[in-house]
Amino acid sequence: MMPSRLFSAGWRAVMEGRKRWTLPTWTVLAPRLLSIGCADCAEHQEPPRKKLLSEKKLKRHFVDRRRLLVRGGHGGDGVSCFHSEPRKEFGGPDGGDGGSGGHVILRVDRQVKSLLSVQSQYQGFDGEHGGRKNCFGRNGAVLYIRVPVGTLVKEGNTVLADLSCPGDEYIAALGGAGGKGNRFFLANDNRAPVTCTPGQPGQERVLFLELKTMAHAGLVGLPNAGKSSLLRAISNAKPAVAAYPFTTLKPHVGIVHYEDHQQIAVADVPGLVRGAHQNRGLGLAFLRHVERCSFLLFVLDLSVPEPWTQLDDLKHELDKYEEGLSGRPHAVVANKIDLPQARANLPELRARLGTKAIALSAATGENLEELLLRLKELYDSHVASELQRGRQPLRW
Ligand SMILES: Nc1nc2c(ncn2[C@@H]2O[C@H](COP(=O)(O)OP(=O)(O)OP(=O)(O)O)[C@@H](O)[C@H]2O)c(=O)[nH]1
Ligand SMILES: [Mg+2]
Repeated sequence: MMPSRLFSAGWRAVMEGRKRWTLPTWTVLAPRLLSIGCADCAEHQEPPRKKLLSEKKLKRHFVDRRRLLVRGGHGGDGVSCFHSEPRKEFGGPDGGDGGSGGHVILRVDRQVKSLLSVQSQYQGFDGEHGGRKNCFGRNGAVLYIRVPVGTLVKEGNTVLADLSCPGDEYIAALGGAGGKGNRFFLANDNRAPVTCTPGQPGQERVLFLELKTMAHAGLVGLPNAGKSSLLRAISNAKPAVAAYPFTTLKPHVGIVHYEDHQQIAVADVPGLVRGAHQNRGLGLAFLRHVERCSFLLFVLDLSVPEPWTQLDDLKHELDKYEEGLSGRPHAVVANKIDLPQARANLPELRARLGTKAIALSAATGENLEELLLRLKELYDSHVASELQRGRQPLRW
């Protein structure tokens, strides 16, 4: 029996799906009629066609790695000067110390979704120089670089930090120490020191940032299988949907809300092609994101001939990338059941994969509840196993 709380979550998703996909006829027809009128006026205007991107260009669009040069702020210089005022001509040394340079810190921010906003160089704020009358220079402010959840920080091949929780911080470069003013060198045997020291330069490092999407579930499928459409149907995320391969170039995370306030994060990642483990298509870039998902949803396009071969291809690629990756808890989703070819393929798919394959339509919202229920089951068993291992499960 389906618990009522889940049913209502599923129902809401179905209704949302319907709202999007079955618009009232007039709203569809009106713009069409208009566009026919315009087409008559401009006969020779070809509709703009989206060009297919080459593999090389695809990789350029996808920013999940960054090389970063970070320099901490320079420390301010200490000052050498002597106090002097009427009737107190030799008031002693009063040169203040310089302020410390500011650190450069990586901080996880939930609002940031990719490394696109991270620049290639950062220079921390310098500390102020010391002043007369024992005035110390102000310390340089801390410079925060906002990075998404799931960022790995590497130096060479060594992993320095795994920033996996919102608010996590890592000091990328320390600011330089401020110099000392001559007041600092005052001693019994030296009442008038002239020595002062300059501020130290900040630390300079070359770091590599690598983003591994952190979500509970990962949607894995060939290009055009309908992963983004599915994410749109079950969550409020709005990844682009189009009838050409590699519409999705970077991961999107959608949150599925359940009535008991549980939230499951589902990641839509770029389509996988044969040879992905050898870096074909979006290849390794894509697989890195799948690696971190606790459980997987294999999305098959049921409308193409022999859809069951897709599952073998997907599992093969995952296992080539990391042994046992396809063995993670998973569900098989057979999408596009609204199409006649898909309905014809369903009995054979069921015969080969068993009844566990969830046949649904992301476009019409048909049978989404079954997926939502399965998703919740996978999530519950993930939480239970994490707690058993004494680890806190990932929360969104
Ligand atoms: N008839 C039908 N079409 C669907 C369904 N789901 C998706 N589509 C269509 O399939 C095409 C591809 O959908 P996407 O959601 O962009 O597929 P994707 O798997 O995200 O593709 P990539 O991002 O390129 O990997 C679009 O034209 C969708 O309208 C469905 O359930 N039924
Ligand atoms: Mg997509």
